[in-house]
Amino acid sequence: DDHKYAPPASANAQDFIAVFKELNGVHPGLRKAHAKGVCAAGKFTPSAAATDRFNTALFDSGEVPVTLRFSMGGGNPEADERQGTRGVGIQFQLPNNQQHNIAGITSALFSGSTPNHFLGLLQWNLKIMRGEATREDIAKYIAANPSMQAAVEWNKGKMPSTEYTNADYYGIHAFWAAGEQQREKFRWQLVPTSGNEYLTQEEQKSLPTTFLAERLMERLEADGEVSFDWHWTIGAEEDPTNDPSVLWPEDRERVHVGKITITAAGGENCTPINFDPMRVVRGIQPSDDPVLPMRSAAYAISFGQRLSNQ
Ligand code: HEM
Repeated sequence: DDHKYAPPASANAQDFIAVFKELNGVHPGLRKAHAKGVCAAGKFTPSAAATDRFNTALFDSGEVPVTLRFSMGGGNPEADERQGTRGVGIQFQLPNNQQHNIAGITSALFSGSTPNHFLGLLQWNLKIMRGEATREDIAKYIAANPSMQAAVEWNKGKMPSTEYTNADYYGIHAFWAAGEQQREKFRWQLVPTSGNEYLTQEEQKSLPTTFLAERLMERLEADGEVSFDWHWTIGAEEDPTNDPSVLWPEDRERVHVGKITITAAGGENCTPINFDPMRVVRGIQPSDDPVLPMRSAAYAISFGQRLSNQ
């Protein structure tokens, strides 16, 4: 049984694309994960604290345009928005055609310390879909793999947000930023200026399965703009950079590095964008988190396929 509930011994980007397609069907031209979403546009304004402390092209140019895409986790283009994780990809359009990407979700933690853990979870879901396993197998799989439990605990009892712009988003992985003297490790979080708001159980029953894109348009129409504060949690010497399943201690320093303001939504501007989180500008470096290069490779395959209508 121990062996039965071990993560797969190997995991590569093709394995992920294959399992996404098996779980969700083949949808030519669409993203193989986060298939359902809405594009948006706005600006990023770095804070004085950010420009003073970090030496990076990300903060060197003052206010810059951003292209964003809000999405539903998973590869189902008809995903039910009354439940499930929301995601956001942001591309910072810096001078000289430089682009910096971030992509995060509404969970602070990844389901396991390696990509293999997550692939195993997807494969168990596939077996359930095919009638070859039950929910109980998933529970056993998680119980057999301690690094998967923190994400489950963190998400327990949390309701989904009422709007794409009413939720905290987390970058999950550690990155490095160049400082004046030395580099610093950080993990990022986007916090909506208007606060978090969650669906009630009543709303979860009464709402249609699609409402988030429409609510974003309505919000922009009513208020003109909607914004997030961008915070970086600075890691201490002993905080791991290679494990996205473990939170750093609560008391770590948090730097408000700027504000993201959204002013428009809709349209196809995000179609030609691959929000690969390893595409970073001078002064920012990906960490040794093993999930990051797996994401990069999987996004490249998905991007290539969807742009060639596969
Ligand atoms: C091994 C782990 C992962 C795999 C294999 C994976 C795979 C994918 C793929 C194939 C896409 C579609 C890319 C495209 O067609 O442009 C995607 C999109 C996305 N992923 Fe992941 N992902 C992983 C982990 C994560 C994590 C940890 C996060 C959050 C921190 C995340 C957030 C997102 C978001 C927000 C999008 C949508 C970006 C957009 O709107 O274009 N993913 N993922």
